[in-house]
Amino acid sequence: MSSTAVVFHNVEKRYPFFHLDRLSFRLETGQIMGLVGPNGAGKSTCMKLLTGLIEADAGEVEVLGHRLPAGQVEAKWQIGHVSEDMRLFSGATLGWHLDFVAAIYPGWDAIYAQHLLRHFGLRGEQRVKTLSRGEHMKALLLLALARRPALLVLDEPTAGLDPVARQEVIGELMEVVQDDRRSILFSSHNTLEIEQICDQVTFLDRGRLVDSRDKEAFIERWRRLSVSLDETRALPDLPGVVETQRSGRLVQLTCRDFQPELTARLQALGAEVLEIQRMSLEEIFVANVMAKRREMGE
Ligand SMILES: Nc1ncnc2c1ncn2[C@@H]1O[C@H](COP(=O)(O)OP(=O)(O)OP(=O)(O)O)[C@@H](O)[C@H]1O
Repeated sequence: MSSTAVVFHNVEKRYPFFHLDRLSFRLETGQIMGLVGPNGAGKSTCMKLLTGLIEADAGEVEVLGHRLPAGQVEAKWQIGHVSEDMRLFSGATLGWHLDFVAAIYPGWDAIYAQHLLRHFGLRGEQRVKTLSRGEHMKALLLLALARRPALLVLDEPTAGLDPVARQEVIGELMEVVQDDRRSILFSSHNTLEIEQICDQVTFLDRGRLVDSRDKEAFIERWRRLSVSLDETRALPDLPGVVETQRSGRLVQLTCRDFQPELTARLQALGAEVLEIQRMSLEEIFVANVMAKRREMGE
């Protein structure tokens, strides 16, 4: 088995108003990766590329050791893909869907399916067209999870779920990766959720990679410093600092690659360092995207 679940290498996809620009990242087996980006960043496009729904214009997409598109049939058997726009047969019951999917996929786990049915508060006898939006999403997740796929590709799986249901789903996903042969690629606009469950995080913006690394590495590298400095004194460009905001004597510095030496450097410039704070993943995401846009002159 490949030790890497997903490899994107210089992947490009063009639409009339969008360009996925030489995107490269890797998802290691046994890990949960959060894909985070503003609307239209290209998250769903990435997911469609690696589930074989669309083909790259250039670059390499490898999933579970299979190069796409040549190996997409083998890869697809081992991928569970869920996205909000997927539809079930509205007139059929959920139980009918369970039987239908069980008949196709040899890895179907009927005991686990029954557990999920109870856990998600769903009923096999209920017709799909009568499910609420959140119940529909839980049904899609159930059908994907009970196949026990090696790779789950979940496009905003918690959108539309209430906070309790969201925690139930997150709990199930964390269970999935207890088996270290399984991996999850997960997109969400909820960075708290990403912070809670993901091992790796990839930030996208306008079809470009902003950053991709271990969640802990993001949290370790980024800091926000509050500094007091005489208003007449200027600050030079400082290593790792991506944003400076001044308001009177108070200066706030956002730092991408914080090194303790920065404190001594600021003191030598006459500044008093008042506070050094860790940043939430949401703050890191916003600062990272804005810094990248500035670097690109946008
Ligand atoms: N089939 C298509 N034809 C033309 N443009 C497309 C097509 N599919 C996607 N796009 C464009 O590609 C861009 C990226 O879309 P994508 O759905 O990947 O974004 P996303 O990051 O998932 O966004 P959101 O968070 O809003 O769901 C968008 O600007 C979208 O309009």
